[in-house]
Amino acid sequence: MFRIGQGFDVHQLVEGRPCIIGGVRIPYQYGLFGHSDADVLLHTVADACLGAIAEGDIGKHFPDTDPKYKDADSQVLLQEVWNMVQQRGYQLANIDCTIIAQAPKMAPYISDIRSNVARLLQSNTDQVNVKATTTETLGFTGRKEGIAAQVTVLLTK
Ligand SMILES: Nc1ccn([C@@H]2O[C@H](COP(=O)(O)O)[C@@H](O)[C@H]2O)c(=O)n1
Ligand SMILES: C[C@@]1(CO)OP(=O)(O)OP(=O)(O)OC[C@H]1O
Repeated sequence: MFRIGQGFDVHQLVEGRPCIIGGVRIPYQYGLFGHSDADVLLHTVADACLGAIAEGDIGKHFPDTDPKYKDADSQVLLQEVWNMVQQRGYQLANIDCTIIAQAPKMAPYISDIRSNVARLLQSNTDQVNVKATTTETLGFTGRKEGIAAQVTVLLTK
């Protein structure tokens, strides 16, 4: 039996915040703004997984009004989501992730992010793809006002 899920998330780029994407800290003069650590990629992975098991979204499970999640490590949030997936008897078939960012250049960090996503989903790296694209300077990502991510996940049992 297969279940498919998709996720999409956006976080604003601001001064004075770390830029954490896929659990990897990226050196950059701007960072991602949010209630948690604002890891746009891990939020999107979590949303895709929750979608696949028909469990809503991360805002439902980890409300941004709860002080418990202030500056929360999104790796921990994703691990909780992955526990829910496993409790339902599913494992990862594969996951495909796209980071939409004019900057920073993601290429040097893609391998570390891929390994980390595989680790968090207790899977192998050959089940995980991570890629990046600019929007050719167009729109809010093109103006470097924020970073978006898009994820499709396939679960199997
Ligand atoms: N933030 C980014 C965006 C893109 N890349 C890499 O550059 C390639 C070309 O980007 P286009 O938007 O022109 O398609 C892309 O395929 C990525 O490999 C990147 O490293 N960081
Ligand atoms: C992750 C949570 C946790 O409070 O906060 P944010 O970092 O603001 O992220 P967002 O994707 O806007 O919403 C989900 C929230 O639940």
